[in-house]
Amino acid sequence: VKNKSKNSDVGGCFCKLNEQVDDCACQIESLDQLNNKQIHPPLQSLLAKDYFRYFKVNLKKQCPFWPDDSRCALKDCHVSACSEGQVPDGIKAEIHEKNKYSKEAQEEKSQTCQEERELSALDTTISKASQEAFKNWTDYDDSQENFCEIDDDTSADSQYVDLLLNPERYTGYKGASTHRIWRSIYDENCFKPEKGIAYGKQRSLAGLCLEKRAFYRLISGLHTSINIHLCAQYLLPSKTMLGSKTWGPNLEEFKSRFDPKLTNGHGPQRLKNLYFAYLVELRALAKAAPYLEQEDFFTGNDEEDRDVKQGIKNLLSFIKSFPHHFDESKLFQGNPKEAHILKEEFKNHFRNISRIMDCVGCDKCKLWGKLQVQGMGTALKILFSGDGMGPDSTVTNQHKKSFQLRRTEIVSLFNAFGRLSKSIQTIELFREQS
Ligand SMILES: Cc1cc2nc3c(=O)[nH]c(=O)nc-3n(C[C@H](O)[C@H](O)[C@H](O)COP(=O)(O)OP(=O)(O)OC[C@H]3O[C@@H](n4cnc5c(N)ncnc54)[C@H](O)[C@@H]3O)c2cc1C
Repeated sequence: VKNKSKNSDVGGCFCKLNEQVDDCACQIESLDQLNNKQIHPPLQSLLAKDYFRYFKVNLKKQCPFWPDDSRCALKDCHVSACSEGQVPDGIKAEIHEKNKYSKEAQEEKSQTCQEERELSALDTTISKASQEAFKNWTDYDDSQENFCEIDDDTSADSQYVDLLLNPERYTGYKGASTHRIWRSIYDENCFKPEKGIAYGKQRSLAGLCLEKRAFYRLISGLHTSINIHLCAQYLLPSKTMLGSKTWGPNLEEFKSRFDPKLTNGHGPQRLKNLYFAYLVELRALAKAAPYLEQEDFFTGNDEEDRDVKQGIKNLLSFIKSFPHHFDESKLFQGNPKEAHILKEEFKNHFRNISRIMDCVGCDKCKLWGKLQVQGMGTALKILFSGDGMGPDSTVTNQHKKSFQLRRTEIVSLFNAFGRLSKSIQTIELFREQS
C-alpha cells in the first residue's frame, strides 16, 4: 500500500489531524508517533495475557431507563461466557484482591514498606474482618470516587468473558435502538452548548467551559473509537463457497462516517476527539504509575505474573516520559463552591452514561461499551482523586482512606486504553488506503 504524506489529504477525513489536540499542548502527530511505535505493540501483547483478557461483567442487568427493545441483526452480537475451568484460579478467587483491602493486609503492607522486606506468601482465606473491610471499601468507592456504576461481581448474573474470543467488531447493531442510546448520551448526559441544539446537529462548543468541552470530547472520542473498530473489522463478502465469514477494513464505511463531505463537515473533528480521549487516559496511566508499578497482576501463574509486572513497568516508563501530557489540574478550578458543583455534575453525567450501557441491545456492543466506559471512568477517578497515588497509597491511615483500584478497574482501564490505541493505529491504515 502506498504510504501517503500525512498532509496531502487536506480536504479529507484526516484534515484536522495535523493540528494540536484541543485544549492541550500536544500535536496529534506526536501522539501518532508515541502510540504507533512505542505504546501500541507492547500494550497489545500485555492485553493478551490472562490478567487482562478475562473481564467479569453482567450483561443481564436491566436497562434502568426504558424497556429493552432491540435485537441486532447478526448472531455475531452474541457473547460467549467462559466456562468454569477456563479462567485461572487466581483471578476467579480474587482472594488476592479482596485481601489487599483488609485492615490486616494494609497493616502488613505498611510494615513491609518500612522494613523493606518482601511480602510473604499470600493468605488464601478471606476472614470475616477482611470481607467487612472489602465491603467498606466498596461502599467508599461507590459513594466517593467512582465515575461509574461497577457491576456487582458477586451477582449470579456476572460472568467472566474472554475478551480475545469476543472481539469488538461490526455486529450490524444500528437503527432506532442505537440512535436512542447515542441521543440520550448526548442530549441528556453531555453538557449542552446552547439551548435547542439537537442530537446529530452542528454542535458548537463555543461558550462551554473547559470541563464541559472536555466531557463532550471524551464521549465523542469514545464514539469515534467504537465506530472505527466496526469499520476496521467489518463483515466482508464471503470469498468461499461455504460462505464462511471474514472480517476486515471497509474504507467506504470509514469515509461515510468521517469524510467532511459526507458528514456535514463533522467527521474530521470527531476523529480529532479520539486523540483527546487518548490523551486523557494516557495521563491517567502516567499519574497512577506509582500505584500500578506496585500491583502484582496476580493470576496464580508466577512466570506470567512476573512478565506482566515487568511489561507494565516498561510500558509505563514510555508513558511517563511523554512530555506533553494532558493537564487535569486546569479543570475544576476557580470558585471552590462552583467547582465542586460542576465536578458533581460531571460525575453524575458520567455515571448515567455508565448506566445507559445496560440499555445497549447487542451483547457484544454492550460488553465493549461497558468495558470502555468503565475504563474511562477509572481514568477520571485517577485524575480527580488527589495526589495520594504514590507507592504508599495502598496504606490506610486513620483519617483518610487511601486510593485503591480493583482488578476490574485496572483491567477495564488498560483495555479501554488499548481500544483507543488500536483506533489511532487504524487511522494510519485507512490513511494509507485512501
Ligand atoms: C455503546 C455502543 C456500542 C456499540 N458497539 C458497536 C459494535 O461493537 N459494533 C457495531 O457494529 N456497532 C456498534 N454500535 C453501533 C454503532 O455505534 C452505530 O450506532 C451504528 O453503526 C449506526 O451508525 P450511524 O451511522 O447510524 O451513526 P451513529 O454512530 O449511530 O451516530 C449517531 C449520530 O451521532 C452523531 N455522531 C456520530 N459519531 C459521532 C462522534 N464521534 N461524535 C459526536 N457525534 C457523533 C452523528 O450525528 C450520527 O448521525 C454501538 C453502539 C453503541 C451505542
